[in-house]
Amino acid sequence: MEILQAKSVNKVFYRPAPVEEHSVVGKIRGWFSPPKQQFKVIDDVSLAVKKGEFVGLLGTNGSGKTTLLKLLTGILQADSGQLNVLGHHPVKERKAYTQKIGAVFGQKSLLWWNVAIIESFQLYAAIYKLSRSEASQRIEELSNLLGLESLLTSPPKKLSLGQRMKAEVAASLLHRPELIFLDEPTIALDPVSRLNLMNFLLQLNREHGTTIIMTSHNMADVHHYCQRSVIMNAGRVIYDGRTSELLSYEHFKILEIKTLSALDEQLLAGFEYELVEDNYYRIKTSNDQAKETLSRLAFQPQVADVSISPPSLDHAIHHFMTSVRE
Ligand SMILES: Nc1ncnc2c1ncn2[C@@H]1O[C@H](COP(=O)(O)OP(=O)(O)OP(=O)(O)O)[C@@H](O)[C@H]1O
Repeated sequence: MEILQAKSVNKVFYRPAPVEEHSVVGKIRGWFSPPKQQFKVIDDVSLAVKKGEFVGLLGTNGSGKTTLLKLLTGILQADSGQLNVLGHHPVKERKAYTQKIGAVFGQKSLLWWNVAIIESFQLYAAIYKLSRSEASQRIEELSNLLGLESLLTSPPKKLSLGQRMKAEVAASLLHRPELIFLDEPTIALDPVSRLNLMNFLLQLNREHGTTIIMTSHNMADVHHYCQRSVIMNAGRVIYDGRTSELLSYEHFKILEIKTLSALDEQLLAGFEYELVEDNYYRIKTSNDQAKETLSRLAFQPQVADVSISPPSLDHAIHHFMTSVRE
């Protein structure tokens, strides 16, 4: 069942135009009313998301990911196109709509800066009309899962960026939304907190069928958690499909070999390889040649360990974006 439909959505922003005026009067006029030029930040974007999907929204800096999330959450209004999310227009039916979604934007905090986190949580619980017992049960549950117990009495201004991000996530989930939008949720988190948060989101997705749409530059997270990837470039969607499919755009594999002593130079001749450290080789081999490379190198007597893997998602996306631009 599709719960999100966006059809031919467009959004224009304005940016300062280069000043071409050379006369003094013209320059002064330019200071008071600087010339602007418009650019399409979201360009004819169509997207359909089914209940229970875990979608990664990817793309280079400035490609329009955050803006698209703002349109989908109703923070911004599209200039044209149609949007229907959970049966609502995100802007026109904002009140009913926000009861059903959760949203985390790094730059736009849900929490009050000087107020203890627990009080912000209680306020949100009241806005979402949770009963007292529901509220304390959910605050406790989320605090346990995200490791927030010792931070509840601190205001955001006294927390680190990563701690604040976890509190933001908890605040956005208090009302158990069916759909969550997250803008780079793991950007400030240490590796342990990152994995905890991602596993927590996966648990929500798998066990409660919560639909998740997340922007990220962390390709390891996207590879591991998002079955579907949507890649944006200059405001347009240039890829929408299975994340694993993206890997097939790269036609090579990585063979890693650890040895007890150095491999014979002659054996490695003709291969594109890197000596990661003593007795640790990383060899790039085309998909067609992978079997042959493996049989030639892996069965040498000094070989201690061998692994073969696809290229990283970073490589695959780089390859995909380069081929699209060419
Ligand atoms: N309020 C605004 N007014 C004018 N331009 C804006 C505004 N907000 C964003 N932009 C511009 O719109 C473009 C897209 O920005 P957006 O934040 O959506 O990109 P992004 O893909 O999320 O980037 P990043 O990965 O760096 O977070 C950028 O060129 C940005 O400078």
